[in-house]
Amino acid sequence: ASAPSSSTVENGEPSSPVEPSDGASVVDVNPPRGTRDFPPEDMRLRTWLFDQFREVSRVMAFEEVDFPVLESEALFIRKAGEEITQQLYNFEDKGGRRVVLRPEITPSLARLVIKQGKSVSLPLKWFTIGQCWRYERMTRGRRREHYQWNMDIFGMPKVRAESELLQAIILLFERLGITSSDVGIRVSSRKVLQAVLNMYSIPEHLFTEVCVIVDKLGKLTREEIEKKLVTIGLSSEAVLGIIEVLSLKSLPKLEEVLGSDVEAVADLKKLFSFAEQYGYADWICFDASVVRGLAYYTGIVFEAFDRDGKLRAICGGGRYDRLLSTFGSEDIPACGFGFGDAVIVELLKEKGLLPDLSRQIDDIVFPLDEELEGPACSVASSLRRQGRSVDLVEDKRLKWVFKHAERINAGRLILVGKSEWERGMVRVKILSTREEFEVKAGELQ
Ligand SMILES: CC(=O)Nc1cnc2ccccc2c1
Repeated sequence: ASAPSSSTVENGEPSSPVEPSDGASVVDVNPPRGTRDFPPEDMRLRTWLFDQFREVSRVMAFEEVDFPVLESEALFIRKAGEEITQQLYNFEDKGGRRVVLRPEITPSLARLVIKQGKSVSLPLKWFTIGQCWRYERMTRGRRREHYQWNMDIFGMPKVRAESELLQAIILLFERLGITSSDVGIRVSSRKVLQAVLNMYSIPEHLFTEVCVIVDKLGKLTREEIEKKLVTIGLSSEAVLGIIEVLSLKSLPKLEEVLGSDVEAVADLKKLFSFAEQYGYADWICFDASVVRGLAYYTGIVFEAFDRDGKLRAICGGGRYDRLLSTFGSEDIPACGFGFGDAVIVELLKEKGLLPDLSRQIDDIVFPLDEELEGPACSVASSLRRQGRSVDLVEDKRLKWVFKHAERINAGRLILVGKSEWERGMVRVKILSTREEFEVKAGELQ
């Protein structure tokens, strides 16, 4: 047998290929490290989840868009030290171009908005569900890909866009049977941090880096955060001031500290009043520690969390009013969120909310002997053309067919037998009631 290939070792799950008699070894049947296959049962769950994403996007009047998973690396080169840009799945293609498997979708959205330029009327509301990639070193057994539902609004300034996106997230949770006692959404604004940095006259250019560092609150210890902040040049009193304000969870308290004319306070008060009107106020709470880890957020930011505190953030997003100018274009105010396919499934499992998604087939058509295979094809074809899902089964014993019918939850078993066919009839068995009767083949529906 050939020595295990590097990919087998790379996989981290040394798969011993099956040894056929001639000694050749079969290809490693596992997918590349950190990636998943979707066999039928898993694919049914994924399709069900994505259908919920689509249904919410429809009622929110968003239009679907799509992009290549492959993008120019330049779209994601940012200097703020984000994890996502330090784990780019990047490479040089055969034309010598620097490309990536995209780690997120927002930059592609921005690229298309710029490309569409004047031909799009604002505000525009776009959504997509797409696979995103990251390349982590061997050390962590974490996934290298996941699917994300993205909803973004361009050209809607102020908190109206944020309040629309929050409704979308909450509609999704409600569709899945999740309640506001299972999940909450922490809401804050990066303008809170901006106000604090101003109070300590910290230069603007440090803003993004500070955000990326303080986003690690809860993941890194307080000392590590303080050390990183001091390293980029913040005074220890500024560091203490930042950490103190970021621990606030009451909007009135924030107003006391920052004053009422600070934009952050005005935005948040408006957002919470809209929330009352939408009827989802009990889902959201102010929490100044929310900054999110992406460099380009400029205003309101939010993330959904399980109130038991067992899981990572379920989804997150925020306002990014200055992203387009980083690509050399006119800025358009924008706001969006990403909703991954992994944590939500863990939450549904926790809450016993995974739906029963077994196969459902309308009819099995089965010729009772070989010479009736032709007629069975015509019966199956006429049912399929009426839109019924039909499994045409042949070369099997009747006993197997009954087991199969149970396995795939078939509604009916249509038996094509010689004597019936000669009278232009077929035998129909309703599998739930065991009822059995003959039907004219031409009138079967
Ligand atoms: C829980 C999970 O699968 N997270 C995940 C997996 N793959 C990614 C790939 C790119 C960016 C973020 C990612 C996040």
